[in-house]
Amino acid sequence: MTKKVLIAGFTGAMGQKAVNLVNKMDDFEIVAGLSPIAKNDPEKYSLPKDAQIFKQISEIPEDIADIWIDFTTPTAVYENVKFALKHHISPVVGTTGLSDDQETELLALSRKEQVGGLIAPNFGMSAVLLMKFAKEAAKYFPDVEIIEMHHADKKDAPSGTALSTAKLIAENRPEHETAPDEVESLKNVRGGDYQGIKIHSVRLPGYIAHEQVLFGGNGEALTIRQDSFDRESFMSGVKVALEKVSALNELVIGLENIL
Ligand SMILES: NC(=O)C1=CN([C@@H]2O[C@H](COP(=O)(O)OP(=O)(O)OC[C@H]3O[C@@H](n4cnc5c(N)ncnc54)[C@H](OP(=O)(O)O)[C@@H]3O)[C@@H](O)[C@H]2O)C=CC1
Ligand SMILES: O=C(O)C1=N[C@H](C(=O)O)C[C@H](O)C1
Repeated sequence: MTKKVLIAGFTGAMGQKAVNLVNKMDDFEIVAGLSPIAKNDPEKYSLPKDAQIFKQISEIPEDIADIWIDFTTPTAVYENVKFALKHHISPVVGTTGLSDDQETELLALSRKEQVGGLIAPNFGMSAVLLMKFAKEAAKYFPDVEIIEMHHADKKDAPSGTALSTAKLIAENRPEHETAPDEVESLKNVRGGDYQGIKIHSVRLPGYIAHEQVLFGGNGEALTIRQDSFDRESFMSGVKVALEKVSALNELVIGLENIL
């Protein structure tokens, strides 16, 4: 049976990639889009001509869709996913910026409502592998810093991928001495700190999405790097998520957990 899809953030850089992907997939049909300033002109955004456009979630009818794709903003995503779960629409979420508490609440809601979904800070295979390799390397190299580099329009920092990488490293690295007190003669020059792991966020035109994890050891170093040169790189992960999400019975965090 054809799955009905709503795309939240369909006018954005990722939303438009998702529109093109779903338009090409058999058995999936875009029935609606959500975006606060979109014109009521589906074809302008490559949506099917009978797709409905909503400006806010309060306008959306209950049984509109089976799947909710979300590429919106850190400020909108929590309410969006809550709405989807409450209305038994399976969320496929790429939007970053959810806090740990928000993710925990959404997981509990998905269990209560018995609705599956996926939240993936990164749908790109190179980033999924980088996180896996970094987690493994952390067992042997506890001293580590992360540099993430993104386009200048990115609204959140650090990137969701960098934060997830830091969490995975923190889970796996052995106890070790933290660095001695440092003096910063320029405020914040040493970056953000997640459990002793420094994260540095770079925002520049020309970049898309890139991350380096630098491990330092005794007379040696290991650097793991991934680059997304084109947003198309995220679409194979979104496709897998669309194909698998209806079979999930709760919210899953991380693309690697459904591959
Ligand atoms: N998981 C992954 O693999 C990836 C995740 N991302 C994440 O996806 C998100 C979107 O990125 P990107 O497409 O570059 O951003 P854009 O700024 O290009 O797009 C944001 C979209 O969200 C819409 N929007 C803004 N406010 C709301 C709201 N309150 N409710 C619903 N929609 C809203 C905008 O609509 P309007 O134009 O009408 O304002 C626009 O369509 C970010 O969080 C980013 O980090 C990005 C790349 C890959
Ligand atoms: O905003 C982006 O562009 C991206 N956001 C995600 C993140 O915050 O990790 C994924 C990817 O890095 C692109």
